[in-house]
Amino acid sequence: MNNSLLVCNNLEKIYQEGNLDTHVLKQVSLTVEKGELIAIVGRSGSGKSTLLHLMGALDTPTSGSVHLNGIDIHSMSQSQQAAMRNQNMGFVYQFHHLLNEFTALENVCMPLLIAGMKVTLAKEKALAMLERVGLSHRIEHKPSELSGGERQRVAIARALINEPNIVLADEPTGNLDQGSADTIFNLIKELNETCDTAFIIVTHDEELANRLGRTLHMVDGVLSSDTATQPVNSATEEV
Ligand SMILES: Nc1ncnc2c1ncn2[C@@H]1O[C@H](COP(=O)(O)OP(=O)(O)OP(=O)(O)O)[C@@H](O)[C@H]1O
Repeated sequence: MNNSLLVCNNLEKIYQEGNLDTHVLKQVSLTVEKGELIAIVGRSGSGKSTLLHLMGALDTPTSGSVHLNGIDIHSMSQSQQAAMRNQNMGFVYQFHHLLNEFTALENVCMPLLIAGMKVTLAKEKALAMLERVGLSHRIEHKPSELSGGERQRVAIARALINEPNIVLADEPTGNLDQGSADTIFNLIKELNETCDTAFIIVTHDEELANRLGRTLHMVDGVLSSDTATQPVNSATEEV
């Protein structure tokens, strides 16, 4: 059985401004299998976020391709890409990107409503997901009324509400204390195990990277190593 979920083939990214070319990604090729937990590590400016953006069709490669479930995501129209992201992908960022004027519940409902689900059912599903991330008691709170760790848990609930095949996360624990980072990691692990969702996580957090199954190391736009890691035991600390 073919388990390939996402395939990057010879990805190149060159930013051009006037006469200045910045060669940010060089011949990056990799395959992500269903349900994998992958860390992307590397120094600041090595191209990690750019790679993540190309995988999510949030930016276009200069050359090369990204296939999700066998389909070239960069040859889709913008509306096809939006539908593909809504149905197959979840995104988590360091600074959560929640909608500040909406409550936690409304934020988590949003992808379902965009996908055309009825409000009552969307609320039911969002409530169940918020319960799963331990936030049943905060559903009416707006992002400004939540702690950093709670906001990240809402962001993860929102990323997972449509049961995506893959979650792309950029520094999901970047601005959190160790206890909150452990909670986020445990959540990722649990959801990975129960939903078979693949996670690709850009991180400077070595401990987080060591706990995932595979580490991609970026150096100056090149994928310099791709290693299987022996996951360290899950953290159990709760915040
Ligand atoms: N729009 C742009 N125009 C020109 N150069 C860019 C643009 N966006 C990113 N870059 C350059 O591309 C390089 C890679 O950026 P990227 O954000 O992918 O790095 P990163 O590894 O994620 O870094 P960090 O860990 O600091 O977030 C950087 O040198 C950056 O200056």
